[in-house]
Amino acid sequence: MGKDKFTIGIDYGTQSGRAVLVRLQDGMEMAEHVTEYQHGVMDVKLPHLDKALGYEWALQHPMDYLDVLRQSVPAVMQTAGVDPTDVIGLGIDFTACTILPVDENLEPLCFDPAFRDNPHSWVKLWKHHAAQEEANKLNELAGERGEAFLARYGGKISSEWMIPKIWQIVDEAPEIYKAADQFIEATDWVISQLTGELKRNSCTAGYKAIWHKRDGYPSADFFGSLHPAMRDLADTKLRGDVYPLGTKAGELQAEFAAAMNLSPGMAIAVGNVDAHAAVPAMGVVTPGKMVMAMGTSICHMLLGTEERTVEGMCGVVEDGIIEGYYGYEAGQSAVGDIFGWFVEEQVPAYVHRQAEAAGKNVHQWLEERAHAYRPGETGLLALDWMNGNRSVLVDTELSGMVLGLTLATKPEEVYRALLEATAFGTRKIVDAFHQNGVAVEELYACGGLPQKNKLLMQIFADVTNRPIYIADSIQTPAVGAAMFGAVAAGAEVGGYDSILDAAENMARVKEEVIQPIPENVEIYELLYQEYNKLHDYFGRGDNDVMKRLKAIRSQSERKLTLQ
Ligand SMILES: Nc1ncnc2c1ncn2[C@@H]1O[C@H](COP(=O)(O)OP(=O)(O)O)[C@@H](O)[C@H]1O
Ligand SMILES: O=C(CO)[C@@H](O)[C@@H](O)COP(=O)(O)O
Repeated sequence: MGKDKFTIGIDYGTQSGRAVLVRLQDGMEMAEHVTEYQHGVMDVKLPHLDKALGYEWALQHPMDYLDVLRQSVPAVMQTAGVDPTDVIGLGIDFTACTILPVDENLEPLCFDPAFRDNPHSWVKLWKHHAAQEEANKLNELAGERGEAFLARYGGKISSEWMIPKIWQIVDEAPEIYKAADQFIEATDWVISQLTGELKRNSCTAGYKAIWHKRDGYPSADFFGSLHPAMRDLADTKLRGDVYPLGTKAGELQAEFAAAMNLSPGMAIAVGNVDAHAAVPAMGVVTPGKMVMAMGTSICHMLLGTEERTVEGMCGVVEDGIIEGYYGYEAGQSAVGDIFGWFVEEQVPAYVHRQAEAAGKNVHQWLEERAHAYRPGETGLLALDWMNGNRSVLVDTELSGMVLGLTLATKPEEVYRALLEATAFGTRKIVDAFHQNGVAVEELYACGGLPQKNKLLMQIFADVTNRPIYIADSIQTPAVGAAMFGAVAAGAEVGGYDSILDAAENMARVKEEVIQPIPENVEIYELLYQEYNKLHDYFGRGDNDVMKRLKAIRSQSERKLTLQ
């Protein structure tokens, strides 16, 4: 048997970057290291300037991304003690849509003293929501013009995505728009720094920049209808070919090889997105298996063989997750955050005391007690829209609800109803795909929640009536990125020729599978029908009370500030 070979994956999150060194033969994680971003999320001011950023702004510093390369990669190399010549590939995944303007030499405009005082020259993070006005106008215009691309994004382009963000720059800082040679995703920028050339990836282009494998970007006519300056956007500032995931972006340049303790010339994969990289890391490379990245929110990913229109999906992109398939994405905008809100804001002091005395955190204490109830026994039913509805209804104006409260209701009962509500929300998404010809037979869960709450996972299996496989790694996206690094290297040097081969050898899920319990499935079917009625009643216009309440609240807020 030959010498072990390795690959590196880096997961760029919102606050930090995490590197893992993975063994190619079996996907074993040999070492991991986290580098917190020195500048974190810049949502108040720029580092060097005491001037407030606007409402809903969220920027980042490109240098923080390079620090992850310089700190975390040598750290994993040192911990694992492997020979640099045995590391054959590197891949990364990133939050998205996280973009920056660069000059002809791929230097961020924010590094240029002429532009650095202008916040629009910096990286706009995925959760920069200050381009909402542009997103609304874009959706309206695209609707009026009957643009075919809208259907591929469930009928709405998000303010988080590339085109609204660029349009905000055109509106508010035309000099930055003019000076930018290109706008690129941060994931593509980091790869360009490693290889010396820019290669855009199909995942961010497809999901975040309205690019289509066959049709390309929207027409010049459409871009021109947004703003005359944007007419030639696709051919100029978004120019260049788009490459499928797993493509070799290039070879590692000497400067970074030295800084990272790796061999120059090593294969580097094109960039990727965090949630999407997790799919092959769980061994999912064929249709029928829905991957859920479960944490504060849930991102649902699914493969199909045809491009279908599914109500409220975030997007469908050919080659967007696994080459050769249509990748579908959907999501719930709050899940763990709902449980976190309940624990922090709604639980009486005696629960905190008893949990502490039992040596448990409040989630664990509530889970244990909630577990004692049978489905339906609480008499409660909740709607999981505490942060709006991201998929199926796509409406941020909706809000949460708990029905069936009595004077005897216990905190653990409400906790259970909230767990169930998030499972009903996922069931709605599963049904939307399954009933529209994109089959969902099994669920795969990664992220923090599956490790933290067993009851939640059982409820998800019972409500969806599907088995759930759980990731065997807490760094699932980074492992996926490492797998794409192995594909970029290729089998000739000890990597893999396709992501299918890499997944077969490197992907890992836990042995224990969570199976639906038939008697629970039966009761949850009844409860889901009730959830569905509430969902449509409050979500599809029968009763817009949630929106009216929000309107009344903002009127009252205004009166209060005027007094
Ligand atoms: N035992 C638990 N059961 C359910 N939810 C939990 C539990 N512990 C923490 N949470 C919630 O999980 C979320 C964090 O999940 P995690 O996957 O670690 O985060 P992220 O989405 O930021 O990667 C928080 O919203 C928190 O409220
Ligand atoms: O939007 C996507 C993926 O499509 C994410 O990158 C973005 O929501 C950030 O997710 P995380 O908070 O890093 O889990």
